[in-house]
Amino acid sequence: MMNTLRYITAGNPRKMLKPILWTVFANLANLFPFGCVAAAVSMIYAYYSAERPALDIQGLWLAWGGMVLFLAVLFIGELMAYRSTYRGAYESSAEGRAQVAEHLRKLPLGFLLSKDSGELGHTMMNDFTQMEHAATHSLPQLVSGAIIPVLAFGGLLFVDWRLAAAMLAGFPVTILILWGVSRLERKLGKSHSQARIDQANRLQEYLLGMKIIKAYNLRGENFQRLEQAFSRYRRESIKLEGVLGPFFLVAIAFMEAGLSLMTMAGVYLILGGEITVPLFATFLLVGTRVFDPLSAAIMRLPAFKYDVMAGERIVNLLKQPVMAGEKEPPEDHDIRLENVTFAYGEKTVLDNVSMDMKKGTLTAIVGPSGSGKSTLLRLIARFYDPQQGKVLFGGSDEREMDPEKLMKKMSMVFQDVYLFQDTIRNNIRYGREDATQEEIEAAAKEACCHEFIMKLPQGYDTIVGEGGSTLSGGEKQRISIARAVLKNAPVILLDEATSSLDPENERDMQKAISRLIKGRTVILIAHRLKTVVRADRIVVLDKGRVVEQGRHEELLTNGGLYAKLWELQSKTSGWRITP
Ligand SMILES: Nc1ncnc2c1ncn2[C@@H]1O[C@H](COP(=O)(O)OP(=O)(O)OP(=O)(O)O)[C@@H](O)[C@H]1O
Repeated sequence: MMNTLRYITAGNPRKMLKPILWTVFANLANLFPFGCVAAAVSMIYAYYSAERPALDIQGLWLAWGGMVLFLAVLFIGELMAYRSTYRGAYESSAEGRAQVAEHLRKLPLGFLLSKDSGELGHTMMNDFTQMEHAATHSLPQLVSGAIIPVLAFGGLLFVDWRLAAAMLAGFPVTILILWGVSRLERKLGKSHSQARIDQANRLQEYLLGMKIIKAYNLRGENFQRLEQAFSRYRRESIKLEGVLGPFFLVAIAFMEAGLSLMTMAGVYLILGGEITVPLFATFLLVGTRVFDPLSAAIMRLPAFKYDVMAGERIVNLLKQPVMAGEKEPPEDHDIRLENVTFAYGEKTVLDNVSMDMKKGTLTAIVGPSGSGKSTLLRLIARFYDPQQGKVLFGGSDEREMDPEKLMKKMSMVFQDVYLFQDTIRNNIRYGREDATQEEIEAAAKEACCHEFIMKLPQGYDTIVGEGGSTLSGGEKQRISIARAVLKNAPVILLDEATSSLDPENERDMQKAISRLIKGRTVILIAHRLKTVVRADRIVVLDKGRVVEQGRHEELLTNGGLYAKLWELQSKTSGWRITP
């Protein structure tokens, strides 16, 4: 029960306390006007059955006054319930979304990469929307649907226990059916939920892959997978409704059977002279008022359970452990890898790697494709922690450091530059949020992008497409260099572009990179001879192991893998070290 409440409020049940209390209050207030009607009926009945010589006018006025008063209280209660429910639901989901987004930022990249981005997007949007729905349409009604009958029946028991017992007669069967069906409900709900997430993933894949589909004139497989996901979702939806619906209808039928039983018992007791007609009328009125919200609440149960699963996914995401470490990184920034072993799942990608990167030097990492170069950079940036060994920053284990503070010490320029759908100015500003326009322009000039930016229709205010789709690869990479210049971190992690650029772009890029790395500690994945030749140290990786280390001339003399790669690459026109 507590878990359900925690899940359905994304771990923040207090937000829904007020709406629940107001809804219970409004539903209780809803019973009282009928009490007044019953009292008035009783007075009129007393007069007509000649129990009283005159109509109790004063009593009738009182009953009428009471009814107006309770209707006013009911109105206020409903208004407050409505307002607090919507406010509570939307506030808690807005806070929850921000909390999840913040949490995602702190999770190890490894966790994020293991998830489909569609799945996380589904949690951020659909799961929260479902919770809003549950909080506004189900939770307060369900809680009050459970509390009101207990209170009402408790009251009626004191009035006449036989009628109250008849009214409740079907309840045990109803509860038994609901309890019995809940496991089935969870099972069907889970596969329905999964089908819905799959559908979102396939749709995202289809849209992202559209360029390739068009470029290669593909029709089939991607669309087929999407179609299959659509039809699985349809099947699961029909199954969920079709299988569960009848159980709930039967549960409601048993509950409402109590009303007819009570009617029979009432007639019998009236005939026996044991109860009066007004008393019976009171039971009928209150009974129907209590059963209506309860039936509605039962019909909401499947959707509610489904919403609880959405909340559970959110809470589980929030439970994922963030990267530990609180220490401030030291001023010194020598970097050292000590016997580092790292695997993606089962696959070992770096095997007992040790290396030193001294402050102010340039280290080039070379090696065949798949040898683990990018992974090495990711470990230095603490996107992941190694399974064995240590990555030391300024002599301290990076595992003890706050990842965000560590990140302030490093700038990364990778090949797959992501630009946000925002102005060029803001995209550069990600390097340092408080940078002024002058500083942004100065960084852009350093990174050789000022000129091309000024040629764009709105200059720095030009909005780039999502992912930077409106700019060329070289332009995007220079913008990411401008970000790094602005960030002014002492360590630069750089993955040289492998894609060939036109000569002008190439020249600008080289100029931008040379300016960026000047006087800093640089670790770069080298694909070009120029950078390798002047590196202070070259580390050669092969199948996740360091097979050679040293300066260019030393390695050439050694005649090992580096010499082979060098010879191979020098012969080709490509000027590239990675084969
Ligand atoms: N996120 C990941 N999950 C699982 N395996 C991965 C992941 N990233 C990389 N790998 C695998 O780890 C190995 C090393 O990859 P890495 O990208 O570090 O190599 P690389 O030397 O940078 O290659 P390249 O020069 O082609 O970019 C490869 O076999 C790759 O398939």
